Amino acid sequence: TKNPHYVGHRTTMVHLFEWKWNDIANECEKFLGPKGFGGVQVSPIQENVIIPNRPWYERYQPVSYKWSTRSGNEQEFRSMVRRCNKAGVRIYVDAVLNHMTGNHEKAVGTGGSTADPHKFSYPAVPFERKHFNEPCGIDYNNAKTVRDCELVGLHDLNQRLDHVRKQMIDFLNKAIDAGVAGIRIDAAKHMWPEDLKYIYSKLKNLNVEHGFPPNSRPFIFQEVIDYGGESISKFEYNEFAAVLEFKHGRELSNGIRGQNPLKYFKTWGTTWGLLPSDDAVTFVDNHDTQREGFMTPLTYREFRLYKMAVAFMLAHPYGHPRVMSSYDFKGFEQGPPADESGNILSPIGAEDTCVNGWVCEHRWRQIYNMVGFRNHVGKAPMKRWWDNGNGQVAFCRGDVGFFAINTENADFKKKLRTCLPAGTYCDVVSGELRNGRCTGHSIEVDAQGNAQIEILTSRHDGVVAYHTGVGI
Ligand SMILES: O=C(/C=C/c1ccc(O)c(O)c1)N[C@@H](Cc1ccc(O)cc1)C(=O)NCCCOc1c(-c2ccc(O)c(O)c2)oc2cc(O)cc(O)c2c1=O
Ligand SMILES: [Ca+2]
Repeated sequence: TKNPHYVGHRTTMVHLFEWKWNDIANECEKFLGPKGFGGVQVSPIQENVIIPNRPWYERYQPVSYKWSTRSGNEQEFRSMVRRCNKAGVRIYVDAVLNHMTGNHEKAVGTGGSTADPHKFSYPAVPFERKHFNEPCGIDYNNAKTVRDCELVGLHDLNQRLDHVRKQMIDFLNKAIDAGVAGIRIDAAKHMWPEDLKYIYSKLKNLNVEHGFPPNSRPFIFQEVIDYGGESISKFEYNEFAAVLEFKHGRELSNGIRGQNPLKYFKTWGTTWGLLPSDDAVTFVDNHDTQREGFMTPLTYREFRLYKMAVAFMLAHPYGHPRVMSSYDFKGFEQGPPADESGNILSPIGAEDTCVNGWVCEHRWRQIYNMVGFRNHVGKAPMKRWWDNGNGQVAFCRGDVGFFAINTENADFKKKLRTCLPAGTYCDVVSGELRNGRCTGHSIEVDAQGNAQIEILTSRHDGVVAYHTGVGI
């Protein structure tokens, strides 16, 4: 099975996109640990090329495997991993192995390394011409070109060569020794499954000094952008490692928007052509899809519907969920909030609030309390799915959790079986249980387990969630 190695009953990771290592360490101790987040996906740690105007995607053009980026240096990275593991929060690095940079005159990296891309020369690794594939154009209907040609002109490494494999294996094993729990494999679709499988087989077990059980294998999740219809299938990759399920965010956004009635999500999972649950890392939006103009998923910009989508993802048992945490970008290319010298600004201000143009979705109560819901219900199975034949849906998680959602422009008012024991329960979306009382809505469950469920269209949030950890 695929195991993220979360501590205790934790279940969910957050992508702290473009955060600095020191800020992540603070967030692990101050917020993520206490709120029950399981882990953090960090931005690429390897040195990247500096592109004028610092677009976000410059971090996906490596110049070397040195741990030196605008997020911090090696010492800061090591310190963050130690502090986060101590806080019960795992770290997953984002590895860019498919390629190096595109053609830039006088390429200089964030760690000061130079390269000559026109000559395929990256002396700081070292890589040279013979380590790269012959430049050619990708035809997404031709699997060999997708793997062996250049993705948007980025110089394509040949992972069949021993020298190339060694650089990547050493790079990943150093991160494992530093205490990371796993790796996101960027652009995995553009690398051969057998080469990836070989590289993964040479990775060390996780470092027991960071609290991992002996013989723990790194949790690897691969970016294979597959909505169907291309020559490459995500099912070529999910046998030997987990895969990011891109259909999840697109289909769920359609459902929550009402373009596809939510009642159809009764069979949400493999019957929809999704990966097997244990092989799938799920999300609503990611750093790239939130910027796309075409079939854009729900994002922080449509915040009421977005919170409903994230809540559904976290309430439903399918997959290993990942929550996105963004900065408010104006243009597609815009990089992270930074000062005039290009230093990234810290997301958390003096009064422990989110500042400087960061969005911090993971700090929204509706989202972090649903992480708590998922942690509480654990593996309890989905049962007693109810829908009104359209966009109003409710279901239980075992006898420990109950979730309801209203995507219609009509009030949701219904007496339903909640599967919960008799008693009073606080809605974790509109508030929480504090000092013995509910700060938001609450329900009374009778001896038969029934309660009057209401989600009025005038309400701040279109979802409610109750579990046996917030009973009075
Ligand atoms: O929009 C972008 C960057 C997108 C991007 C970056 C990292 C990701 O993990 C990702 O999924 C997308 N980049 C802009 C600007 C750009 C950057 C570099 C370049 O040589 C040319 C242009 C862009 O317009 N890119 C073209 C469309 C997006 O095409 C890219 C894809 C991509 C898109 C759709 C697919 O089905 C697919 O298999 C791969 O993956 C990347 C991975 C990278 O590691 C670096 C990249 O530059 C890219 C990447 O350009
Ligand atoms: Ca490739």
